[in-house]
Amino acid sequence: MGYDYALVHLKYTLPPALALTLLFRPLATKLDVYKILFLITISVVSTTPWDSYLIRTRIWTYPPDAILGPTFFDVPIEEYFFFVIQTYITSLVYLISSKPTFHPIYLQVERSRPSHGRPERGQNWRYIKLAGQLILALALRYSIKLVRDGGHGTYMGMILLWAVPFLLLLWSLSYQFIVGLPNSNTIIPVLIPTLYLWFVDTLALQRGTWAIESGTKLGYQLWGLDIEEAAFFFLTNTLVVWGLIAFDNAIAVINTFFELYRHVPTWPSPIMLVRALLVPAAAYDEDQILGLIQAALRLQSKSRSFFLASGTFPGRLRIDLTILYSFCRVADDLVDTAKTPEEARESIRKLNDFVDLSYQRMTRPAKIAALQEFIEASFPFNAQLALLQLPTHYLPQAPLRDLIKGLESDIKFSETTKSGTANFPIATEADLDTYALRVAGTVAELCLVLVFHHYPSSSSAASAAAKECILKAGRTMGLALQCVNISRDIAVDAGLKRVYLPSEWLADEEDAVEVEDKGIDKDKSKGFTPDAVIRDPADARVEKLRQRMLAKAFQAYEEAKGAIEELPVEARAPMRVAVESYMEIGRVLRKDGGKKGYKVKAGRATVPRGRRFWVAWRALSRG
Ligand SMILES: CC(C)=CCC/C(C)=C/CC/C(C)=C/CC/C(C)=C/[C@@H]1[C@@H](COP(=O)(O)OP(=O)(O)O)[C@]1(C)CC/C=C(\C)CC/C=C(\C)CCC=C(C)C
Repeated sequence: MGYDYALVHLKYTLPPALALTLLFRPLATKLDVYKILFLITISVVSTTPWDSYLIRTRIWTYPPDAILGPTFFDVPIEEYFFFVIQTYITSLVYLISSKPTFHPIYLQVERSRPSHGRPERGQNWRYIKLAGQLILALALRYSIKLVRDGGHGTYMGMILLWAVPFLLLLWSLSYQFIVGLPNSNTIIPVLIPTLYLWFVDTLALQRGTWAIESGTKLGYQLWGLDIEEAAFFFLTNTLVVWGLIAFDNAIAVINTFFELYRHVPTWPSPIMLVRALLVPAAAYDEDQILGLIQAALRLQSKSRSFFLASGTFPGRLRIDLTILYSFCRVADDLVDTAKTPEEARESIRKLNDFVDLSYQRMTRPAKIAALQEFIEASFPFNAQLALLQLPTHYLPQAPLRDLIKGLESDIKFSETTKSGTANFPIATEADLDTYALRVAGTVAELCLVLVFHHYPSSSSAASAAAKECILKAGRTMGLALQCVNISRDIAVDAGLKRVYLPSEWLADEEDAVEVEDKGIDKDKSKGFTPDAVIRDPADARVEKLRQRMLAKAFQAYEEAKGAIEELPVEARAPMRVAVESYMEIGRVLRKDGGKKGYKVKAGRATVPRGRRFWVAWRALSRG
């Protein structure tokens, strides 16, 4: 009996496992835990007979004075622990690095011929799949030869003979994801643990904790490590990562195609996962994927805060929030980028017609057909899928109508009053509240309805009254975010001839300057109006009003934030991330008095990347 092997774990495998656990804990979902357990079970079950054979045939040995003693099927318990801990470490590296990935957009329809009007994606998949299969089949043939020939190639042959069939299976099922996912999801999670385990293995071999018989190895070395050992760790880590990729591929199919999978269980059975992988890529709903790609790109390019937060929402809720963002963005842009007020009004009319049609009583297939026809005839091509995908069958009508009313009020800025002067519709604080509740309170309500839809019974919010309280707090939080948005964009909005600071607040500043500077600065004491803000958004009084707007934002935030803790547990921490990431913009503007400490991009204050991650991390860890 000895402690050498146990000490390898204590010194080299447990510390990184522990560090990764601490890092991953706040990000982990129930599905992630399921994935890890699934992978560990497969790795223990598949490795045991193979390892046992290697030990019994003395290709691989352990000196009795290096291990604790107990064995199962001749495999020491420390070795079982290695199967578990290696799979665990590699899984965590993969899960952490793939957290931001939005998997549905990596599904690709495979067509045998080009389809009219569609981007030519995925034409070469058949050849890519076959090329991979061919390479792996050749590797398999070579491994059989090595084992048959015996002698020096035996251990390498045994490694390949064991690993390649699994790789072939995983490749055949998930080649789209293995090739298409970013390197951070594929190459990095294989390389990091492989390099580390090569280092650990070199130490263990040098110390004699385990040994490879010289007659059954090729004798080649890679940085002082037997080539078989290098191959073993590379292949086993590839197996773990490809296994997880296949899992994510299956989940992406299940989550993306609502028509095929009405209900998504928390823990899909292995049979369900395999069936999902067997859905032919030619049968994928192309518009569904294209709409999600557009929505994800919109989110990524237009909102750093919500993009970061979106990665923390699970499964279909993430998909629906991304779709909702895309709809809101498109609707806002249709109005904002219109060349004339008439064009903007026309967009508002069409958006209202879209809502009318979406809530008309008719069968779902008839409604989808009618909506498709109407949307194609009324909206620009790149806006169409954002409207078509909005899940109006489980979203309420009222907040959508109010949101459109809120967007409509922006048009008033480009109109003139009866006396021919510019129009500033936000005259009082009550006007500001109405506006903010319409453009942002409604968005909050829609987000929360999606949360309740996807997690109907897993919260203390099950009763209608409790839900109503949460919705009310949500609307208040929307108002808080909108006030931050206004404080951030004063100069940008002034450039568009818009002033969201209530005119009555401006008048308050005019009075204050009159009292302070009486007789000193005549020019300043004259009417501080929205026009003056447009002329000089850098006026010191604007900064004072920015702080007043931020004070209002934080008051609403304090009032509403407690309700987040009443949400279903799956949405609680992600919702904190969404809210905190946006409120952080308000914090930098507040703390620094609008001067330094934040980056300005396109005239807007943004929170530096590191700080955003830190905020998200804290928000996730709080629960
Ligand atoms: C995580 C995730 C994907 C969330 C999606 C959130 C979502 C659907 C946002 C829609 C944003 C949007 C384009 C709305 C159109 C109207 C508008 C412009 C509203 C302002 C957003 C500003 O976003 P951004 O800075 O990107 O836009 P501009 O560049 O200024 O054009 C708003 C500030 C509103 C955002 C409000 C919310 C997302 C509501 C937040 C509150 C909750 C989610 C509820 C919290 C829960 C409780 C219980 C308190």
